[in-house]
Amino acid sequence: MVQKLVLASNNAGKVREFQELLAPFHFQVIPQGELGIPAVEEPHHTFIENALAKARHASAMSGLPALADDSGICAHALDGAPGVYSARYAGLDGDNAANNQKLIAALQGKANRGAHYVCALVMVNSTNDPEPLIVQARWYGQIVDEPQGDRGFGYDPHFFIPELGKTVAQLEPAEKNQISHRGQALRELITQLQVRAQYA
Ligand SMILES: O=c1nc[nH]c2c1ncn2[C@H]1C[C@H](O)[C@@H](COP(=O)(O)OP(=O)(O)OP(=O)(O)O)O1
Ligand SMILES: [Mg+2]
Repeated sequence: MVQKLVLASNNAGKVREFQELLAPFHFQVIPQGELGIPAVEEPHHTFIENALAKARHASAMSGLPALADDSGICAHALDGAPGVYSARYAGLDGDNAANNQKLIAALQGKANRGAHYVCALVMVNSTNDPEPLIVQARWYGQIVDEPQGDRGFGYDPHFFIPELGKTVAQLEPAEKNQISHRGQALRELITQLQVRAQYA
């Protein structure tokens, strides 16, 4: 049986990645925008709490199970900033160009370019699900001043993976999904779902 799943995100880049990551599994993935579900406030100080808020909201509005992603980039020389505020670092939510510019400016003169992406995923069966599935994963790299590549989204042109000698925006979509914070987290979530299904 194909299970309907609302994707609680309005970020087209994330939606694309989830469509690919979830393709092998038996879900009918419905981006919340297709149901007219608007973004919800993200007032919390942890990725997990914001992801839970997004998932609950999408499930409440749709009456369907929902999957939410709250993610961001954490620069080590900046004590983890922009972190949970990554999408609105420069003020306006979703202004990638301004966010990237602000991050590069904040790192001027800093020797430590280490950073990681974080992805928190929460899946709920209903808005009051007492046992949400919760996972969080990291992807380590370096922030480079010069943007390179035109794939991916968000901070990808500035996020360099030393092992690959490329920024994330230079990776094929499948290559990114194989190693990204989002790919790692989703595979862990699927494992939890499979264990649950085994005992259903
Ligand atoms: O793989 C990634 N590649 C590049 N940038 C990324 C990635 N993953 C997260 N990011 C950045 C984008 C945004 O600045 C923030 C997420 O913010 P976040 O609130 O979780 O998502 P969002 O507002 O774009 O969409 P939504 O809340 O509807 O899911 O971190
Ligand atoms: Mg957001």
